[in-house]
Amino acid sequence: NPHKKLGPQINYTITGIDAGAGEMGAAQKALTAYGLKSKNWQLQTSSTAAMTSTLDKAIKNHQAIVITGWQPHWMFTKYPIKFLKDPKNVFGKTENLHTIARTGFKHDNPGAYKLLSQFHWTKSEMSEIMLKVNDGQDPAKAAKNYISKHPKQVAKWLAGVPEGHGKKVKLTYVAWDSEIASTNLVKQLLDSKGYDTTIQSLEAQPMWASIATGAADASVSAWLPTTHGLYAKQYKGEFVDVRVNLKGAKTGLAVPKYMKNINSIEELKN
Ligand SMILES: C[SH](C)CC(=O)O
Repeated sequence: NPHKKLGPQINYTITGIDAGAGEMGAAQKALTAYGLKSKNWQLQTSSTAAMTSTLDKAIKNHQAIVITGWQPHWMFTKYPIKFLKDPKNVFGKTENLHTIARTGFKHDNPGAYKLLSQFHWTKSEMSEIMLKVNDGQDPAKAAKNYISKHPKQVAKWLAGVPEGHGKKVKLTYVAWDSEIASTNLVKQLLDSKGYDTTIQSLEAQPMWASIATGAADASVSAWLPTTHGLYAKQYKGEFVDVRVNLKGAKTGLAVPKYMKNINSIEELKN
C-alpha cells in the first residue's frame, strides 16, 4: 500500500540472513547511518533459505518487504526485486569474490595452488550451476555437468596443474548459493586431476578462522573489500589473497519492484 507508511506495514523489520554474514554487519551499520535505528527499525537474523521463502511469500501476496540481497544470486532472476540506492555507501561499491589460502599452502601443495591461481569465472557462468542447484540438482552433479559442458574453460583452469596422486586438499566455504556453486566446482576440478578434496561449510567468521589457523587449505568464499573487510583485517598477515575469482558481486538492501516509491535506503523512513 504505497500511501501507508512503510515501517508499520512490515513491523519496521528488514528480513536478513545468517548472523555471521558480512552483509548483516553492513545492514546494522545502515540502520544507524540512515537514522532508522532511532525509528525502531530492526534487522531480523534468519538464514538464506528462510529469507528467500519469506521473500517468495511476500511477492506472492504482493506485500511490502525489505531484504538483505546480493548478486550473484538467483533471487534477482527469479523475483522482480531491485537494490535500494545506498547514497552513504554503507554496503561499499561492487565487491569481488576472492580465493584465499593458508600461508603455507603454496609451498605444501603447489599443484593445487596453481589451479586456485587460475580459477576465475563470471556471474552468468556461476548462475548456470546456482540455478540447477536451486532446481534441486545435487551441487556435485551440477559442477560435474558444468565441467563437461565447458571443456575449453576447464582446460585453461587446469593448464600446467600436475596430477595430485591423492594429495589431500581441504576447502571451507559458507553455504551461500554462490559459494556452494564455486566450491563444488573447484572440488570437482581438483578431483579430476587426482587430488582428494574435502569441502566443509562453516559460518563466515569460522570460515576465515579455518584459513588463518591453517585448519583448512583454501576458500573461494571471501567477499572483499567491504563485505568481509572486518575478517580480512582481523586475520591480516595470516592468510594469502590468491586472486579474485569472480568480479562484480554486490550486497545491499533490496525490495520488490512493485514498491515503486522506495528506491533508496533513505526512503525507508517515509
Ligand atoms: C551473504 S553475501 C553471499 C556474503 C556476506 O554477506 O558475508
